Formats: sequence, C-alpha cells, structure tokens
Amino acid sequence: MNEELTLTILGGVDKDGVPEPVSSLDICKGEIIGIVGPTGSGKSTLIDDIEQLAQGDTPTGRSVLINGERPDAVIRVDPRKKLVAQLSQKMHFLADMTVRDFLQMHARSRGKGPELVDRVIELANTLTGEPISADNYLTVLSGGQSRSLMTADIAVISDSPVVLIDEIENAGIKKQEALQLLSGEGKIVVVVTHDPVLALMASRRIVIRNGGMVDIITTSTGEQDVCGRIAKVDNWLMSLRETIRKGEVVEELA
Ligand SMILES: Nc1ncnc2c1ncn2[C@@H]1O[C@H](COP(=O)(O)OP(=O)(O)OP(=O)(O)O)[C@@H](O)[C@H]1O
Repeated sequence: MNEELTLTILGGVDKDGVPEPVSSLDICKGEIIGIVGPTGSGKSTLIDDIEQLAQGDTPTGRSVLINGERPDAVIRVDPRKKLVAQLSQKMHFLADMTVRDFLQMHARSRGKGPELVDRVIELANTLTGEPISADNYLTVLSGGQSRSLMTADIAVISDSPVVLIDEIENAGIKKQEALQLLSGEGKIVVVVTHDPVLALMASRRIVIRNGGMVDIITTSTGEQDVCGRIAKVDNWLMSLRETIRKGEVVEELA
C-alpha cells in the first residue's frame, strides 16, 4: 500500500438544509482525524457518508472524492475493492471457526499468504490484555479480544486504506496502540470519540453541530503534551484493571 491517497470530503448541508461552514476537507495517508460533537449532532452520519463514499446521494448531500476524483461505481459496491473498513463498538463473530481458520480464509480471499496469520495474532495480543490463541473459537472471544483481532486483521490483511472507528473508548483494547498501529500502516484513520487521549492523538478534529461540519481544529503542541500525560494515566488504569481481572492485589503507590 504505497500509493498516495487523499480523501476529500465536500460539504453538503446541515439538518436545517443550510450549507455546512466546512465546504471541503482533505485527509492524507497516515493521518488520524477525529470527529467530535454533542449526542445526535451527526457524527455517525459523517462516518456513514465516508463508508458509502457518498456522492451527493445521502441526506447530507456530501460527496467523498478519492485522489480528487469521484470514485467509480465498482469501488463503491465490490467488497473486494472496498477502500473503507469499519471498526465498531458492537462486534460479534457469528462464524463457528477457529481464529487460525478464519484468518487463513480471510488472507486467501485477499490473495495473501497464510504466514500473515501468526503476525495478526501477535499484533492482536499487543492490543488486548487477554491473550488470543490461534486455536480459540471466534465465538468464545470477548468483546476486547474480538476488536483487537479485527484491528490487527485490518492492519495486516485487509487492503482497505481507510479505517473508520466509531467509539472504541470502552472496548477493552489498548486504543492508543490500536490507532498507532493502523496509522503506522499508512491508513487514514477516522475516529469518532470524546476520549481525550484519542481525540488529541488525532492531528485534527472535525467539530459537528446540528448535522454540519462547523470547524476543523488542529491539535496544538500544548494539546499533544496533555495527550501524552493523560495517556500515562490511562495506561496505568488499564494495568490496574488487568491486575484486578487476574485476581491479584494492587500495590500501594510508593
Ligand atoms: N446533515 C444532516 N442532514 C439531515 N439529517 C442529519 C444530518 N446529520 C445528521 N442527521 C440525522 O440526525 C440524527 C442523529 O445523527 P447521528 O446518529 O449521526 O448523530 P451522532 O452524533 O452520531 O449521535 P450519538 O452521539 O448519539 O451517536 C440521525 O437521524 C441523522 O440521520
């Protein structure tokens, strides 16, 4: 995946049919971009527009361009050519097969070798505190394990250069690592979140109000500093959760 990629969102209208203040936004390869706004403001709707590569044919009237051009119809409908992968809070596997069989099948369907399977599991295990083994059945994986596996699968096997993430704050996965992994693979990562660590990890965030994109905030160096500090607290909380999950005793602070 070395080709250049720019995703352009052309603004449409807000809930009142008024043109959105942000009329055009370019997002480049490897960028993490946040979407923030009050409940019901239209964050998921923007994610859906990107997922569908809207062409003025959704309620918002937005259009999404790939490298400055309107994507052809094949890209929009052929699952093998899909540009956009989505990772959501609610995720369950329905297939009754092992992790290894599932990943091998997915790698094969993408024309990739079975050697990637071990790499996916290894990466997934860096994102979850509960180890996943190749012989686990998908149906017994916890929510956190499932999301970790999907994140690693998207990073390694899936060719989709754009990843949409809708609220993973309580997903039981190391969310910073997950975002870094995906953007490090050169993917465009679009994340709906109010989690300060995730929102400030993004280089910019789109502010949504009343269905419209009203502002783009670039993360300042001061905000990056805050992000680093809260990330440490966040990792500490995660390790405390692990200690408690394992039935161990929490050490007192020195
Ligand atoms: N530009 C728009 N034009 C018309 N309707 C819109 C627009 N944007 C959002 N809506 C509608 O507003 C409602 C709420 O939007 P949405 O679910 O995207 O909000 P949200 O910010 O994701 O909410 P939550 O934080 O609760 O998940 C939906 O019914 C959606 O169809």
